[in-house]
Amino acid sequence: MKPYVILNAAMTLDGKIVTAKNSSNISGEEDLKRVHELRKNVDAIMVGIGTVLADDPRLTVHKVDANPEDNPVRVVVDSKCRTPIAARITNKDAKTIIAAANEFKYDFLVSDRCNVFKQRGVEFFFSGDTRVDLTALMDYLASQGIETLMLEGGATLNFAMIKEGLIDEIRICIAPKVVGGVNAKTLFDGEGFDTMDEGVNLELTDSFSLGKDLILTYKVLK
Ligand SMILES: NC(=O)c1ccc[n+]([C@@H]2O[C@H](COP(=O)([O-])OP(=O)(O)OC[C@H]3O[C@@H](n4cnc5c(N)ncnc54)[C@H](O)[C@@H]3O)[C@@H](O)[C@H]2O)c1
Ligand SMILES: Nc1nc(=O)c(N)c(NC[C@H](O)[C@H](O)[C@H](O)COP(=O)(O)O)[nH]1
Repeated sequence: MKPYVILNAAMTLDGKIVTAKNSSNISGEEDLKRVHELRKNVDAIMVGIGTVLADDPRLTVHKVDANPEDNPVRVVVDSKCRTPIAARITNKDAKTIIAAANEFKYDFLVSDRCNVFKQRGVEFFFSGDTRVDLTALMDYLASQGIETLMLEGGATLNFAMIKEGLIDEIRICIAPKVVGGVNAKTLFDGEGFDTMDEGVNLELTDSFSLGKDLILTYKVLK
């Protein structure tokens, strides 16, 4: 059992989702509104710990009209429980689940940091030995009533999710900009596939201009 997973991201024409110096204002205003409408319409939103550490995102609906109950459940894939106490995703604006790996479970559960998170109502899910088992996580989220999940990056988690066959749909904003840089993260990093034959095939289902940006929607072929 798993939620329907939509990967949403913004990239430059050269496929970069952030520069090597961590500059990432890519989407135009219209696209950010589209993203927040999507946030409003899903049950959960998930990011990797790399994104939390780089951006300190809120992962709430705050760029379009919304009520507090419109906020999706926030999920952080954080094997080693590195989420900082000050991270905005641990505030009370929405429910938050930190998904971590079993190796770090016992040290974390007795830590002061864990107590602070618990007082804020943050929940934990442990799976995998040293790295979160993403399939087990999807199964758990589905068991919690999460039917739709928006994956909002970053580069490492995106690749792990698509490699595991867990992404159903991809919505990409392509900004009319080029930044280059061998160290700038792309839409899918990770270890990559060795051959084109192993690559994941997609079917383009929609494309339209939005302000200066281009939006492409793909179905992931399984
Ligand atoms: N432009 C966009 O749409 C967009 C969206 C989100 C993030 N970003 C950018 O992406 C960057 C972060 O990307 P990133 O690749 O460094 O980090 P990430 O957010 O992809 O998090 C990766 C981390 O998740 C953890 N993890 C736990 N279990 C895992 C598993 N099974 N598979 C893979 N990872 C697992 C690991 O610690 C790993 O290092 C930030 O700079 C952020 O600004 C851009
Ligand atoms: N769609 C999109 N366009 C961008 O230009 C960009 N940089 C992101 N990046 C997504 C990433 O997850 C950010 O961390 C959150 O968008 C932070 O913002 P919030 O406080 O959660 O609204 N996403």
